[in-house]
Amino acid sequence: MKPISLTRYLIEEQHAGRINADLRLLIEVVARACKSISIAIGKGALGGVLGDAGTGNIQGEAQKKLDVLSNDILLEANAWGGHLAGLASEEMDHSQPIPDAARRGNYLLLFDPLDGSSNIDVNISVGTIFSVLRCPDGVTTPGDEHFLQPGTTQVCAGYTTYGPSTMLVLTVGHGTHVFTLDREVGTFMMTRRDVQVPADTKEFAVNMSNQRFWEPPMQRYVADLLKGKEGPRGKDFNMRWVASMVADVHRIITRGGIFSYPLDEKCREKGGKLRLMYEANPMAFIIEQAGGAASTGRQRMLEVQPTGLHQRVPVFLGSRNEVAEAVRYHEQFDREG
Ligand SMILES: O=P(O)(O)OC[C@H]1O[C@](O)(COP(=O)(O)O)[C@@H](O)[C@@H]1O
Ligand SMILES: [Mg+2]
Ligand SMILES: [Mg+2]
Repeated sequence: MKPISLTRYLIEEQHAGRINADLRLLIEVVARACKSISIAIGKGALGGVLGDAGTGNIQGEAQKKLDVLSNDILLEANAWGGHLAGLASEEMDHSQPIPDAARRGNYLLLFDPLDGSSNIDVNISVGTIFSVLRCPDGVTTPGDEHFLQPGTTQVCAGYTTYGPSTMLVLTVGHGTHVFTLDREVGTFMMTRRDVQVPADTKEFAVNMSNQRFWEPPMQRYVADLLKGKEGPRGKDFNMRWVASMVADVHRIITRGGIFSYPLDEKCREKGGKLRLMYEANPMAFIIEQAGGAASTGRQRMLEVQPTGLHQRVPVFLGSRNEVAEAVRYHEQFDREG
């Protein structure tokens, strides 16, 4: 059967009453911007897009040229779309209301314009992550505080992975679906409907170089995974770490696994490494909609009440029984030490 396009899928969702025309058009605008980012990335060294921008963002991270370019592409595309009241990005200190009040819509968009920046210059997959919230009723000029809604209120979340092929993974709260960019035609085509993440797994993803900085429950959990068949888990585990969250999560969407970026001594003061609003929450929504689970280790990710636009959290997500195992180690530690 011929796959359907993203546009056709969104129209069907609108006809089924699951999204309105504004959200449909907003998603189309974001997808178009991601196509432009994909083209820029594809030019690589020939397009002069690799390397450092020579600037830093609010999080004290050095920006790559592609961090800045991807942010600009998403801003430019969305500022005039007419469906948003405001946007916020990893690369901007504060959120921005849409400049022209007459063109403001009812949604708020948050994004990590380029995820996995450290991988750009070595030609490894990177991505874009985004989350859509409703602008609270009666708010015409949203500020940072209006974005601070728990992940359960997201109306849409998605990510694009710029790898051997460019893929868009999307949820509007009715399953998680995968689209692949047909580069010649310039259209995202649905290549998997209603993805289901297997409940069990034998594969984990974590940056093992941080092992000695982890909290005791994480140390114990991973130590038991590494004991394999002879240990308490009774099976051998494999490990993968791309260091682009999108690529690691996409592997989990494809074949299951657990992804974790736990608390460690280096990031404890900040609350974690990954950002709640435009990394953890959209991924948690996508994974839950695919039958998986997402947690901070101590709380369902989507129920965390945000306190800051760039807030960081520990992350455990993927195959639901494995996430439950990781949470169990944290519960046991909090109870018994
Ligand atoms: O280099 P580390 O510590 O393994 O961290 C890798 C993690 O950092 C990130 O690159 C952070 O994202 P950004 O590139 O958007 O800052 C994640 O994609 C990835 O999972
Ligand atoms: Mg990121
Ligand atoms: Mg980024």
